[in-house]
Amino acid sequence: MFSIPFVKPWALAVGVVLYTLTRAYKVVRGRKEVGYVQGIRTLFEPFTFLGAVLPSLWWPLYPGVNFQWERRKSLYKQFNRDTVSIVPYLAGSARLWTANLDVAKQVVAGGASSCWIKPREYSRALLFWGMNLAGAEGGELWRRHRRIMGPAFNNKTYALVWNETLRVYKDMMVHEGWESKTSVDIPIVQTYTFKLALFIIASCGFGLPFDWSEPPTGEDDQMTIQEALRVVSETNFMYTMAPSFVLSLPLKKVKYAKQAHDALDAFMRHQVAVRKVEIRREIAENGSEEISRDDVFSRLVLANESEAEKLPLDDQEMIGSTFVLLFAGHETTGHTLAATLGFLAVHPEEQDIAYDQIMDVVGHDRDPTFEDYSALYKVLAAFYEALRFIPAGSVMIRQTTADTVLKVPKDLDSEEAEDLVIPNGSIVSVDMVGIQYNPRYFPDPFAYKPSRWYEQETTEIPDVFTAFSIGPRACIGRKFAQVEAVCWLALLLRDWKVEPLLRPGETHEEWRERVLSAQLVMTLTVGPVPLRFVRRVTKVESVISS
Ligand code: HEM
Repeated sequence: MFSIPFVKPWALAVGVVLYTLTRAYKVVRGRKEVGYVQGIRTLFEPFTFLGAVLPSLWWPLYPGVNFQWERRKSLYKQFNRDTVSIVPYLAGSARLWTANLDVAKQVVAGGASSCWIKPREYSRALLFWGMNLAGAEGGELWRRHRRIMGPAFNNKTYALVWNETLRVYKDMMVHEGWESKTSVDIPIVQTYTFKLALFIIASCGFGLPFDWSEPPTGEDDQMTIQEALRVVSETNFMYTMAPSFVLSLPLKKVKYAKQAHDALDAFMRHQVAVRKVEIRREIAENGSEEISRDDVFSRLVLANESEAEKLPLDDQEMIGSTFVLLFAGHETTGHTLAATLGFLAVHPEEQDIAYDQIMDVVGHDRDPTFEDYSALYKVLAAFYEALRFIPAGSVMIRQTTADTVLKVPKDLDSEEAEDLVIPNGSIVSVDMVGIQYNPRYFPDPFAYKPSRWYEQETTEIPDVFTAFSIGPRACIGRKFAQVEAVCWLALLLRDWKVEPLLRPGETHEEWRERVLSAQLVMTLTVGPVPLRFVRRVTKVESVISS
């Protein structure tokens, strides 16, 4: 007969009955928490440990952790509304799931006094290293972190980002030996976009300007920080959600993950300790809060050491902030740059438009400067449109700390909103993929059209662009990422025509289907993008050769 060692059958029966009753109560309460809105009824909520490790079963039994991407064409149509619900039977919490911009604004754009907070339960991966700006629930805690980090993001920083991107691009050309090549095949373009993003955050974020041939390593020189970050972002979920015995299993993957965590931990602790000493010394020597370094991290340490800051961050919070800078400044930008090049490769007409603007604004005879940034708005638009297709920050989860009322449109076509009474503790997930594909805001949402963003030329922040979030809690690194992207794309597209690296017999359409798809790791990421760079012949060169 079936039995579990050391567990008495009656204890097992009591356990099963208790679990069933608890879950039944949760389902009843969950339906109330989502205002009885219709939606997915499933076994597991995707953002639980079980949900993440299980493969998707048939719909809707368990939609899988990647359902947001895979069901982007059908989810909201199925229920004829852009705010639906998820109620899980066996694991996880019920929630509203919205692709509506007005609902998103009510939930995420309220600032420090809002009753909507970031629930800690879902920020565990971010908070693992210590409290930080991105993981803070809200209220005073968030405001304090933002006050300390905010001043570090200024025009001086962005000019530094531009200049460093230029330096790293040139360094990359020399060290990769591409200067003399007419064509380069690149199996995974993320190898370069990730390295670029890491170098820019190392340099402008931490004041550590590395050479392309010399990637930064951890304290023991065992593993590069790039590799440590890659492994940490892939395994952070296991680290933060799995039962602790999993981490002591004698498995190669687990050991490697631990090595990466240790390397990153040592790197961050070292940075915090060294910089604090350095900045204290500079303040003492100068007798003022003027420091020589312009990088974000030094500015953060300075703000923290400032006489005016009554509530400075402690060491663990500094480590947490270091991780957030490294992670947020690296993974998101690296993936979006790879996706932008992928889309431009299969849309040569859009690539030509960007190239023509680069030629008009910069030409061939000089390097682009930070002053060119706004004039290169079509390059930025190509980046925005890739970000619309694959928004790296794909979901924003918020929980209400008070009974509240949400105004929610009744169906897909109507503007008319109904009042939804939501009890304290209810969760809303803002579906960034859903918003960015919602035909309410984007006609023809599955077409890659950078021209949607040309209004950017006159308005700095288009209302429907949510990829960096909206309101006072929007991404603090937005302009940092944009400046880096525009500079690097302008340099690259000026020198090279970007084409898809096709398999034998593959068409562009098949390549696009195969490559430009996404999956949720810690952020929503495009798969490996294989490209061919073909050197552009300048007009002057073509005249000379003819
Ligand atoms: C393409 C690049 C990027 C994208 C798509 C992106 C997206 C986002 C999104 C959607 C949020 C809001 C998350 C939420 O509220 O749940 C956010 C917040 C944040 N981002 Fe970014 N980000 C990018 C680049 C960067 C960079 C380069 C940095 C730093 C150098 C950065 C640092 C942060 C921080 C610290 C927060 C938390 C802000 C707060 O809670 O007040 N991000 N980002």
